[in-house]
Amino acid sequence: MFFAYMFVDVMSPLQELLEVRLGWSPTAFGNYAGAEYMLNVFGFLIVAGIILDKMGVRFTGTLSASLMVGGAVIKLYAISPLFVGTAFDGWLSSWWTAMPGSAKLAALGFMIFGCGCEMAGITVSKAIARWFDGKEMALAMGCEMALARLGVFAVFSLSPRLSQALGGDPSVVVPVAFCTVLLLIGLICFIVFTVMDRTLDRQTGVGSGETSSEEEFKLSDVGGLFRSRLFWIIALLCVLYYSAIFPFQRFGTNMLQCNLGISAETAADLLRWFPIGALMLTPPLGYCLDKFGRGATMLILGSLLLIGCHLVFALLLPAVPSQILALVTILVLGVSFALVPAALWPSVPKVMDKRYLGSAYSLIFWVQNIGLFGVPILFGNVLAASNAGVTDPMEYDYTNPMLMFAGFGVLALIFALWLKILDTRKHYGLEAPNIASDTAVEAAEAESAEE
Ligand SMILES: C[C@H](N)C(=O)N[C@@H](CCCCN)C(=O)O
Repeated sequence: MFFAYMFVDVMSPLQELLEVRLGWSPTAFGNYAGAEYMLNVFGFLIVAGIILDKMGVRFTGTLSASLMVGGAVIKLYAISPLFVGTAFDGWLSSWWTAMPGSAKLAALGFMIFGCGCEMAGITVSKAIARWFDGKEMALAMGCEMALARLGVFAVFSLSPRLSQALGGDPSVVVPVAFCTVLLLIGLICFIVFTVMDRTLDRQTGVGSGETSSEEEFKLSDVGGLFRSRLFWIIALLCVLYYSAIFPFQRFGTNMLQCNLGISAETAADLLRWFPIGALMLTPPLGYCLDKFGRGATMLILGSLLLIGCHLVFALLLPAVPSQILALVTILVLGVSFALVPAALWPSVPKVMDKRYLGSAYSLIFWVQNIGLFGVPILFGNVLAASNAGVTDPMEYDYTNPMLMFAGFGVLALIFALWLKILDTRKHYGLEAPNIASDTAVEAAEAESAEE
């Protein structure tokens, strides 16, 4: 996941270079960026969940890593001199001219990569839920997400430098090639893991439970999930929360520039503390969840912090353009970005049957991907409508789009409160620790002995 998250953002700091070298306008860049979620939204993620529940972690993990490498190679080819300027490029550029041929082909590669990346996300979640059942599950998921955040931080720092690594003219090819090689290394590592895991199964005679018969998955389970109120509460909380987070990461630099009148570099330097805060806090918060519980409360607190931060960006920062205020708000938003993911993902196995956990994760991701695909487009339109006639990209008024993010936070808060009320009434265990205490285990054992 570390390499995958690096690849996701490898071109984010190179937008200007792509415009100069390959003629990608901001619209072309936006279309390319949104392509990551497109095939997932049109159904791939649902299929991915079924494959995961039917075929198991080893097969799905290898398939997802292969898709990531395949998509990455297409994207690398699209921006390389092997493709740019060829007859194929000429033909691809000749229709829908707002998207140069290289942007179209790169978007196709990114779509395939996105299928692999999200498929890997649900595979990792299901694997951790299985391996750490009743143990430090939230800590394990927290560590995995922290690694992903480190990947974002690393690529934002490395990508601009790698683009200059060969001397001479800066190149977008070098950073993308570097991250493609990392993905290939990741695929090889996963294949080695599957071989070792299979060997261990054979030696111990214990199946990994990948597709054991007592846990057989049925297609009707997917329909059952769609009819589950709990599923929808979690999925809608997830899409609303993440729709105010990942698109913010994309637009945040320009929002800070406009409000503070600073350069893109200074704004990016402020914004990169956002994943760093989440990186440092997600594992300890996961550990606290494992030990002391309070998952639903963490979701409420995280949503409240999200609302507060976006209100500051919308209303206070334009009136008080202070870098310190911006930094403090970014750090608090980082706390929110640690609280909600640390509590949300480990909560899913508590309320969903293990048999269709892969499908549950994939359907939650699917609903979330619809938001991640649509919200940046909505955000861009709200920004444009609120700034009619403004041509200087340093002069945009971000009040309305940031209020929209705060609105998503309010809706997420409502779903978090609903979840807590349901948990209090129906005892799903969302507020309970993941690690059963010794006394609880002894009590359960005594109870079953009496039976
Ligand atoms: C974007 C992706 N679908 C997502 O939701 N990522 C989460 C982590 C999900 C848990 C993965 N094991 C994130 O917070 O980055």
